[in-house]
Amino acid sequence: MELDLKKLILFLALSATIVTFLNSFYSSYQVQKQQLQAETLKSQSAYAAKLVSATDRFLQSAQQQLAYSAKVIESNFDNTLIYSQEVTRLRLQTDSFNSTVIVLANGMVKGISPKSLKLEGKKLQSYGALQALSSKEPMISEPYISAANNLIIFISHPLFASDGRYLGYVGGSIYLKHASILNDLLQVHFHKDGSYLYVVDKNRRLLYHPNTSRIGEQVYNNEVIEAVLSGKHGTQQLVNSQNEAMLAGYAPLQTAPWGIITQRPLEATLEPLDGLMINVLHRTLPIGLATLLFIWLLARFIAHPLRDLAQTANALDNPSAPQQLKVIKSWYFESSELRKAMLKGVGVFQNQIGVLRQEAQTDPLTGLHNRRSLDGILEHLTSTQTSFAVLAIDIDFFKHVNDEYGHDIGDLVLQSLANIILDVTRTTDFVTRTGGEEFIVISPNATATTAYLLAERLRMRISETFIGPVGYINVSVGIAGWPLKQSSIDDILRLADQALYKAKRTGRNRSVLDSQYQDAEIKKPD
Ligand SMILES: Nc1nc2c(ncn2[C@@H]2O[C@H](COP(=O)(O)OP(=O)(O)OP(=O)(O)O)[C@@H](O)[C@H]2O)c(=O)[nH]1
Repeated sequence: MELDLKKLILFLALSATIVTFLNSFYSSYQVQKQQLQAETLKSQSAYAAKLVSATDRFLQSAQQQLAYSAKVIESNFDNTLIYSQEVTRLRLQTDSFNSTVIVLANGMVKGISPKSLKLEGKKLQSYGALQALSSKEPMISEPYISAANNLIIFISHPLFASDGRYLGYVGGSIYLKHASILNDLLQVHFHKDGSYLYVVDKNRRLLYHPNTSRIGEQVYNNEVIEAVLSGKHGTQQLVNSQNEAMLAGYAPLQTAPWGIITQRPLEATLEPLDGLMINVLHRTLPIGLATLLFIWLLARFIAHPLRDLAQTANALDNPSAPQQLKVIKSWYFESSELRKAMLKGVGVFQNQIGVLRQEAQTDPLTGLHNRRSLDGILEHLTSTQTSFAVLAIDIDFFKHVNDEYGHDIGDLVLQSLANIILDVTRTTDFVTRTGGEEFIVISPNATATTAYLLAERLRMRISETFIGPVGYINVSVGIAGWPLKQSSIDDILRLADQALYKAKRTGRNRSVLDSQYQDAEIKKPD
């Protein structure tokens, strides 16, 4: 397949359009992706902050409830009935704790709810209980396994007598692996798309995780956990323990050395991207197709004048070439300049052809038609069935002229003779010099009479004309006519030659009509 301008323009425009389209499609994909990621990170961070604030509020309220209870117990410390009442009220009314307990300074349980735990009157040896006894301060324990074999955190408030004596503490436990207010608080935010949150304490131990079997597990080498435990809040993209890319937000608690991390899988975040990109495609495709159509039309429009110019350039010798060039719609600068240049060129070219054609058909010495031209004329006349007479004219004793005056003067005589013949004949007659000192005149539509009269008129004028320095010259003329029994061109020329030969033989300086070329009016001279 040969490339043409239209295809080239199409190819160029098409590749530019496709590259631009792919580029904008890719950029739009990247921008959307970044935006989705940034938005998710922002919302994860906001989630973490919100949960931190809710959990802080819960822990503060649990501590306040214990502080209030502590006051009630302190002021009624001698009334043993109050212990049982207060632990039950604390557990059932506040809903903050899974179990509540009052422990004396010697570690003995004085009241517990629910009673089913059966720890009344026993000494608590668990980590949280011992910590509460030794610190004598309001505290939130680290997670530990309780006496009833539950993973718990323990929140406690000390009891003091009015004289400042330490009496023990009141405390509540929150179960980490079972249903608890803390679980309820955090579970609300668990999403079906794979988003989840978890809570760690300062020992990197999981206090909350949607996968309850992991609660209590210590997690090391996790950048987000390290960041949140160092008191920072923020966002991060990371790969979790399941090798899943995650977008995380994190924030530390105020009330306890804990941190909350919320995270969403990157895959779930980018899920809407496919839909978005299909949307972009739907929106850009019609404009893209319209652009292509426009380019195709424009390519045709640009290529059209050049194609027409190229076609015309293939046949510049055609006489209609200038006309064809003029009607080509060269609507832009380059094509119009090209057309102008071609018009100029075709003029010069056709002139040149004309000159060459004329030269090829002209006798250089006299400017008359030559033998080649004679053949063309005779072909034209015979093909159009136009009758004509042939006058073969030959100078008498021309050799003497040449011998006596030289060849150049001889040439001058030939030129003068050509002028005389042109002067005597009509414009419709064809005057040719076929070679040497012989001339042939073709007279279309001539009868034998008119041809003979023309020959005589020519002969007379020539013999009367003084041609310096030679003086006077004579000619002999042989005349033949066509159509003559459908003779061929060669036959007619031969008959004219024979008539000329006869004129020479019979004394020269005369016109002789071919014996077969006669018409009614002519009286053949003797
Ligand atoms: N100057 C000149 N002479 C030419 C040219 N062509 C032919 N001739 C001469 O014309 C002469 C023709 O001579 P011939 O054919 O013998 O005839 P003629 O002397 O004219 O005698 P007849 O025709 O028998 O009357 C020769 O001398 C040629 O050299 C030409 O182009 N220029």
